Amino acid sequence: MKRISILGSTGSIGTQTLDVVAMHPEAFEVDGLAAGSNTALLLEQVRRFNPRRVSVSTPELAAEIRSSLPAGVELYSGNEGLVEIAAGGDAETVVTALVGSVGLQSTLAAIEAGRHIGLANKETLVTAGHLVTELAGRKGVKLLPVDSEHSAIFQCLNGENREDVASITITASGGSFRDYSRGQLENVSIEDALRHPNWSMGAKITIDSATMVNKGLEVIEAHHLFALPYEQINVLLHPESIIHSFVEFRDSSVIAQLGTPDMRVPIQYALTYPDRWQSPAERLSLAKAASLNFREMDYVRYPALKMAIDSGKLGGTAPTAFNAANEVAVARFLRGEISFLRIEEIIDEVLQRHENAAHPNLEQIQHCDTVTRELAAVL
Ligand SMILES: NC(=O)C1=CN([C@@H]2O[C@H](COP(=O)(O)OP(=O)(O)OC[C@H]3O[C@@H](n4cnc5c(N)ncnc54)[C@H](OP(=O)(O)O)[C@@H]3O)[C@@H](O)[C@H]2O)C=CC1
Ligand SMILES: CC(=O)[C@@H](O)[C@H](O)COP(=O)(O)O
Ligand SMILES: [Mn+2]
Repeated sequence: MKRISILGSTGSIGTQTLDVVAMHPEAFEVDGLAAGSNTALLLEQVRRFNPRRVSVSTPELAAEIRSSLPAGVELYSGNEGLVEIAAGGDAETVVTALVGSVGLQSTLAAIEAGRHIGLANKETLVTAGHLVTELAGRKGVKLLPVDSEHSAIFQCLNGENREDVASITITASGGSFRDYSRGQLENVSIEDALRHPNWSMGAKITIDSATMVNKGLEVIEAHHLFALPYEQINVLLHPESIIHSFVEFRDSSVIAQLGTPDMRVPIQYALTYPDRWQSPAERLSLAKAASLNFREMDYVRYPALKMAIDSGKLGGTAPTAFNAANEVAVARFLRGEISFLRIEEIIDEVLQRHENAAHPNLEQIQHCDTVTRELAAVL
């Protein structure tokens, strides 16, 4: 039996991780589940998967659900609760399925405790990638990518020598507005932005996909996960999301990973690596797909992608500021406070004012995150 804990069990990745657990009840046991505020779903998950420990985002929510929990289940709350689910108990692997840099401290705590990480929460690597990878290396902890593109690259690199890699290419669907000109973006609605063409995901990443911020975050994520310089990381528009990413080697061979878009596949692979297990995902029929399309990335159409890559190249606290500005701007867009195009303007304004600190420690990163959020909230 493999014991796992999930940070963000009630979200899109969290629920699909539990789908994988439910498909292999003989192989997995759930040690801990951490949710935000969806206590109804958390209680349902508790009844079904019998975790020993759970957490919710506030003490008030914890007080509300205490009497509904089976005897013996330990209950925690807040950031301390996330850290407890991440580092307490006896899970072998912690799936980080929280959205945003709120997941940083608990991810570091899980690594410090020697837990392998099924890493979906890409913002933790963007905001503090050097700290996360350094600690994982020191503790001998595996960072197993859940993000579909990174899982693809991880699979393409299996058994290969890293010195033989010429470049990696991360594919991008183009998001909800891939066929819109910039002019057409002026009056788009929240509902339109939330309609991703290929994937059903949480709201924040769906907006990130529409602005192409998601691809920027993924480039930075790949830089840290695969220890590659930015010059060796490309982005290619691929509307079908069938080729999840690919690697070119120095002999000009290209290895790609393909499949129908279903996150249960990379989630399961992160949990079973290096083995592959049966999955209910729809089988890929290339004959049915008929054609696969590709377009060069247009950095003028998608300025946020360029800003992300530039901040990654700059390093220091620049990616932290990029990420925090984006998180606040997306939240404001989803509350109806700002327009879609204002998201990238806010990121730009934040980066213009950002005073970069090289080689930041955790305290500097947290400080940068806090002050950037304060600024992005009032721009
Ligand atoms: N969805 C997808 O297909 C993919 C997602 N990812 C990445 O995975 C991560 C998760 O994305 P996704 O599942 O879509 O996001 P969702 O918004 O669907 O889920 C987020 C989860 O985090 C919980 N949460 C949010 N804030 C807090 C908090 N302060 N304290 C405790 N829990 C909190 C939510 O709890 P609650 O709902 O109970 O409030 C929920 O369980 C993101 O980093 C995303 O970029 C990567 C590739 C694909
Ligand atoms: C499923 C997944 O990994 C997402 O990150 C996905 O990549 C989003 O699609 P975009 O290519 O539109 O950003
Ligand atoms: Mn992805």
